Amino acid sequence: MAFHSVSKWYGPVIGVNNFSIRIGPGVTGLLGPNGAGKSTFLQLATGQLQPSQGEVRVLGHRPWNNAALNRLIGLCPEQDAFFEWMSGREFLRSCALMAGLGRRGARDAVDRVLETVRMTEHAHRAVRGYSKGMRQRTKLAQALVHDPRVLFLDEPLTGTDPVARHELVELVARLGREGRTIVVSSHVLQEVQGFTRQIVLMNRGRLVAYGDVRQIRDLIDAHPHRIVLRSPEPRALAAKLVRHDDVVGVDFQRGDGAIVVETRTPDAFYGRLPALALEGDTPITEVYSDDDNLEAVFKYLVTS
Ligand SMILES: Nc1ncnc2c1ncn2[C@@H]1O[C@H](COP(=O)(O)OP(=O)(O)OP(=O)(O)O)[C@@H](O)[C@H]1O
Repeated sequence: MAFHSVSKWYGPVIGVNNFSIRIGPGVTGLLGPNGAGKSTFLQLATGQLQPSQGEVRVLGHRPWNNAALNRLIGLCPEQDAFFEWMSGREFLRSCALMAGLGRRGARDAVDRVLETVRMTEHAHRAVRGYSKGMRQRTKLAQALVHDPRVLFLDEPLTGTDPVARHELVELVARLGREGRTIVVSSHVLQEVQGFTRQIVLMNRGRLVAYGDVRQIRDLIDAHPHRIVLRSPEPRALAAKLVRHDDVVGVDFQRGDGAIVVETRTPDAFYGRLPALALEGDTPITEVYSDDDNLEAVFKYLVTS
């Protein structure tokens, strides 16, 4: 798919700002904090919105007002939009018929996709009684039932338990290996990393970075990582921490017994912590990364 200098305004608000990108087969993660423009991007790519400026192409066609293209693309939206009274099977069958499959084709496709998302045994039950994870899998099934070549998944892991999460990640990775073009949106870096190494970072409607997750991490690694530790003996702990070269700063200013440590190699830093915690005179009661979230990544990328 290709976006050529695409902008989309909602009145005075800009959703996507002069956005250009080409995305090929395989899985690509679309990352950005709330309001970055991910949903606008997906709506433009799936023909639900018309660009204010520029051109969107998917499989060579303009998606806006293009019913024929809808048969080649699948969308798993963030919100639920089921016919709640239908069974999972009836719902998927209607989706398959609307996508243009004949009666027999629809039946076979529904059987197949129910197996794919492991919902066969629940397919006779009304959707209204489904758990969050079951809804999520049924939503994915409706995006897949017509065997699309391009697939858009908006925050697909929301509300799923670890087992369902693992299965969904495996399934999407497999679909990507089969040669489909898949875009998965999320605001959680770790979540997207499970799906793919190829990511697009958005912020305020603009493209911030595009490429292999390692390259993007390298950009981030130019900044020391900030790790917060809490201890009843903060100064004694700090004295031990600064012995190592990777630690480039310790800050006591948070009060509340917590110290903020800046390290250039977080892996090495975390590796040393268990032994340190066992030494007895410097107990550690809490550890967390102040940096391990997308907001921080964006802060670095946007301001650097
Ligand atoms: N229908 C609309 N009317 C007015 N403004 C909108 C509309 N839809 C989106 N916006 C604005 O466009 C910008 C981009 O929003 P968008 O929903 O595309 O971001 P997002 O990355 O999907 O965020 P989220 O993760 O919160 O869903 C935001 O400033 C948002 O407030």
